[in-house]
Amino acid sequence: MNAMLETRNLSKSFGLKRSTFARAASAVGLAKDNQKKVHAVDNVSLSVKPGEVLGLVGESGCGKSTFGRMVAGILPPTNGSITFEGKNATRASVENHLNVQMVFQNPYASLNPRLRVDQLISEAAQYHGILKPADAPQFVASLLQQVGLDPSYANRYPHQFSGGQRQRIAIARALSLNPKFVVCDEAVSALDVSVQAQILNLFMDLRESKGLTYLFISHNLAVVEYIADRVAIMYLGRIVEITDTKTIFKSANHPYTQALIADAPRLDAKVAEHRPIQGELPSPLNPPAGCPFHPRCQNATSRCKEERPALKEIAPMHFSACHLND
Ligand SMILES: Nc1ncnc2c1ncn2[C@@H]1O[C@H](COP(=O)(O)OP(=O)(O)OP(=O)(O)O)[C@@H](O)[C@H]1O
Repeated sequence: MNAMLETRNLSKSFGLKRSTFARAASAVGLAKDNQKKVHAVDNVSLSVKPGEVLGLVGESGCGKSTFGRMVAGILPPTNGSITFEGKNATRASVENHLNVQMVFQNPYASLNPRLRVDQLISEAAQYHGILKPADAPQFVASLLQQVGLDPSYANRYPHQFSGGQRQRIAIARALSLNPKFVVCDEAVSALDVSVQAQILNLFMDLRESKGLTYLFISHNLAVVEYIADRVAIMYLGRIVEITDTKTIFKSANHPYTQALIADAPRLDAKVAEHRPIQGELPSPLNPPAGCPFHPRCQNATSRCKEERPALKEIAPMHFSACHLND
């Protein structure tokens, strides 16, 4: 099946201000004029099929949000391309904005506290001319119902709602532009566990009823195991493993994926099975040579220290970037 969304060698680097760079450079032992860029996302090529949920997982700072923002057209890429339904979507355009919407982690920060719920949900659609002011009350009531909220809440302000309810309002706002693709960036991470399950179920219901496709960014493996069809594992801006969710959790190939899974707390596991991941994420200002995971990998060889492994197909539709497979 043709991809709905495809990225080719998508990259984003951030230049640092001189003073910021000087502090960061001395912290990681770099000469001041050696390297002045953070390669937050580095040559990521992947595709998402219509109706699919692709999970994007990795430790904090590995580049997940930067990738999601580029896909949603909020952040321009430094290099590479984005294709949406076969059309070039690398540069932000109104069409791409309508097709791809984003739901953020913190519904306390993402909703303007001075606007009422009806204004929050209807302003973008009115701005884009897809909603007439006279139709707004009915439009808002319908969206509130679709996200499991009482239409009578339309006149209230964000502070009058719980975290889960606010995230439902943020989802209604994203749906107001009738997107085909939704980027969820840690969309349940700030919520209580019981509320997380309700919001995840709402995402799944909306996938069915509206035929939505998702990029689901999360550092929480349990969440991704529940919701995703396929999982991409990101490390220092690169995809190191990608395959279907069952295979990732049953037979992960990359040592980083294996370490993430061993590190993840599981309700059903014995305490002894929990093995915290060794070491810290290296600074993206000064990434290690060779395989970026080699300083934390117990099986690293001399080749891993020198040569960067490519993402290779190690079994049908199972890709991993690890020299140990050769
Ligand atoms: N605007 C920016 N300017 C400079 N550096 C940035 C900027 N945005 C992100 N970065 C850097 O890019 C790298 C990737 O950040 P990003 O937020 O994409 O990671 P993440 O995996 O989403 O982490 P988190 O879950 O903590 O947000 C980090 O080193 C971060 O400090």
